[in-house]
Amino acid sequence: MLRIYVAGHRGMVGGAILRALEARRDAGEDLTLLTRTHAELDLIDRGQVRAFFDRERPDMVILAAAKVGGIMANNTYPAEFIHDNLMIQANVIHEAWRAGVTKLLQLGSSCIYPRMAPQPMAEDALLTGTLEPTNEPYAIAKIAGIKLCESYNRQYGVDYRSVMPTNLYGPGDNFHPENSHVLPALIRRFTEAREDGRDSVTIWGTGSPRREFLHVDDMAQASLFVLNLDPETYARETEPMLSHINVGTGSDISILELAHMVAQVTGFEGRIETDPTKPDGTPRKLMDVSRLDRLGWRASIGLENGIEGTYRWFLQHRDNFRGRA
Ligand SMILES: NC(=O)C1=CN([C@@H]2O[C@H](COP(=O)(O)OP(=O)(O)OC[C@H]3O[C@@H](n4cnc5c(N)ncnc54)[C@H](OP(=O)(O)O)[C@@H]3O)[C@@H](O)[C@H]2O)C=CC1
Ligand SMILES: C[C@H]1O[C@H](OP(=O)(O)OP(=O)(O)OC[C@H]2O[C@@H](n3cnc4c(=O)[nH]c(N)nc43)[C@H](O)[C@@H]2O)[C@@H](O)[C@@H](O)C1=O
Repeated sequence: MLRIYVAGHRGMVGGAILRALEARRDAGEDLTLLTRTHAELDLIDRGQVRAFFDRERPDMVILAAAKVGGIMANNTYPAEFIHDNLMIQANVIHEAWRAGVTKLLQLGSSCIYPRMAPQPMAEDALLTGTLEPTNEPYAIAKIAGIKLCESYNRQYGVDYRSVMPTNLYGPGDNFHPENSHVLPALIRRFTEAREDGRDSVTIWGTGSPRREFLHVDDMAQASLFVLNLDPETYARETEPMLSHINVGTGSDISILELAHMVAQVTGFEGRIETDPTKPDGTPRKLMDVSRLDRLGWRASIGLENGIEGTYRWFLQHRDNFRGRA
């Protein structure tokens, strides 16, 4: 029997990973899934994290808990984005190692790469240039997460892996009007504009930045795929540092194109305006996914289908959102 701790299971990604693991357990895999809410276990508190690992002794850890938000949240709360993420990663990775966990998977983010990295961004673009200022503190914390795993692998011979997702979306997303990422923000704004009979919707920035969007259920499958790779294969692909693997779809669109897509899905027929006083962030973020592709994993949920499903989820759940920062 395998005891797996999913940290952050009430978040969008942790929730999708938990659903995928539950499906495997229900299909006959001998899994015990361990979870704790933020209120039950604050991962910033080393003592609580140590007590949890001492008591529960998981065999494997999936770290999907983090302080997460879109461009505005990152820009407004940089102290929390660097502090919370450094602490969560250091506490979970160190205490997992201390409790004898030999296998761990943590989630980073495409913002680890330099702002002007050559596109598509390959894994070896890490630490080759200056980061995007709107999310530098978060990106530094995420880079530290990769380096924590690399260091524990090198010094202690454990198998701690890192996946770097592109921008994610899907059921369980954060639809907060200011603090969310662009896709949930636009689903909410266009829906409310249609319902209120407004004739225009304003999107932030110039609309020209390009982003790549991956559905969270694809991300959950990719995470389990990477976790299950045999150690020799993972080491071969991530040598010489036993480092990280990009996860994405391999194609991107402009924010203005995305806005038109969301308008169509939500039935908004008015004008779309831009607000260049709001930050654009990185001009383009497209992942080089050839490493994962070579290993045999590809995204399967198309963007339009994914947005339609997320829109349906939004309509069903909009009354009980958390107003998260
Ligand atoms: N969403 C995206 O577009 C992307 C996400 N990622 C990465 O994926 C991972 C998951 O992100 P996502 O699911 O979107 O984020 P969410 O905000 O949806 O989920 C994060 C979860 O972590 C929990 N959490 C935060 N702080 C603590 C803490 N101190 N102790 C315990 N639990 C805590 C949150 O609980 P609570 O809400 O109660 O605070 C929440 O359940 C993160 O590492 C993120 O960086 C990477 C690229 C893109
Ligand atoms: C996943 C990733 O998420 C963050 O980076 P980001 O990619 O810039 O994320 P975003 O989704 O917030 O914005 C994407 C683009 O979209 C534009 N945009 C238009 N209108 C809205 C809007 O209404 N809300 C938001 N949030 N953006 C909007 C916005 O101006 C930008 O040009 C990082 O901080 C970092 O944490 C990280 O890793």
